[in-house]
Amino acid sequence: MDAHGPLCVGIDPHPELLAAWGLPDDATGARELARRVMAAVGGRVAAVKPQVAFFERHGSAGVAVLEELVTLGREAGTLVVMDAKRGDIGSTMAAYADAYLRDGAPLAADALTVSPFLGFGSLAPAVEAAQATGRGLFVLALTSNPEGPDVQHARRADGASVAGSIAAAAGRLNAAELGGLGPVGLGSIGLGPVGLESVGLGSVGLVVGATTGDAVARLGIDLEAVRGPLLAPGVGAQGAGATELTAVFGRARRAVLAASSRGVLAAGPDVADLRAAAARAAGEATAALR
Ligand SMILES: O=C(O)c1cc(=O)[nH]c(=O)n1[C@@H]1O[C@H](COP(=O)(O)O)[C@@H](O)[C@H]1O
Repeated sequence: MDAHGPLCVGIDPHPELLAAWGLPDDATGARELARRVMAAVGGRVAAVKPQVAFFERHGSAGVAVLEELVTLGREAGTLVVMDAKRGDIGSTMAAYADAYLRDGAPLAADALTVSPFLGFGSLAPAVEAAQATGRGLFVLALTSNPEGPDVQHARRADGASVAGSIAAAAGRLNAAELGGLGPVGLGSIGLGPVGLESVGLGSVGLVVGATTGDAVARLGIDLEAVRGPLLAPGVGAQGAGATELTAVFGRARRAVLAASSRGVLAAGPDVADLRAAAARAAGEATAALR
């Protein structure tokens, strides 16, 4: 994020996008799209994020493309966030952790999106695997879709919002991983939000959509206290831009990785055009968040 700007380019081979790029709606089309995106942005952006559904649509041949993408990311030195939004009972979560977070697993990327809606504690096997292997998680907290508030803004019996309790649980894990220096400590030694990266971020990040308006403030969620990276989808095609990024994240903005898929991919299929679109989006994210 420091080297390339806080942008994550989504790799989502939608059928419409494949058609617009003159590619077939099958695994060979998805492979060509993925290769072009990596040729355009590999080594030039902070991260890429394949959404697994767009590859699973094509069965085992599509999953093979995902495996290839992990390798391309590693070769380019670009972080790969596997957007699979996995979540299940603990014993099954352990199998997901084995699939996506184990050294040597064919689909193991640098980070995985996970869903805490079977209870945050059910994610424990993924948390352990991520911390043990130097990988990361992005836990859904406030998603970018309009249906999210139904569940995420709801209040628990103790009065805490669901999203707030997810953020607090992530914050506790990161505090245990990083040591005692909490956000108050950061301020008291003069680092403030600018110093987040110099003390590091923990392995447990959150997904907070750039389209979520004033929800963070209204629910009283302290995103700085999470001390993990904040993946912010919703930039571009879903309508959020620099203004929304700054407004949603405030003082926590330096921990934000802005994510855009269609907003960048619409510039394809030409590799130079894609590269220029990603550079533009990264510049906008930098201006909004730094
Ligand atoms: O976890 C995600 O990446 C995610 C979470 C969320 O709250 N909203 C959201 O849009 N996403 C994903 O981010 C991408 C957004 O795509 P665009 O709207 O084309 O930029 C899709 O792959 C979504 O599945």
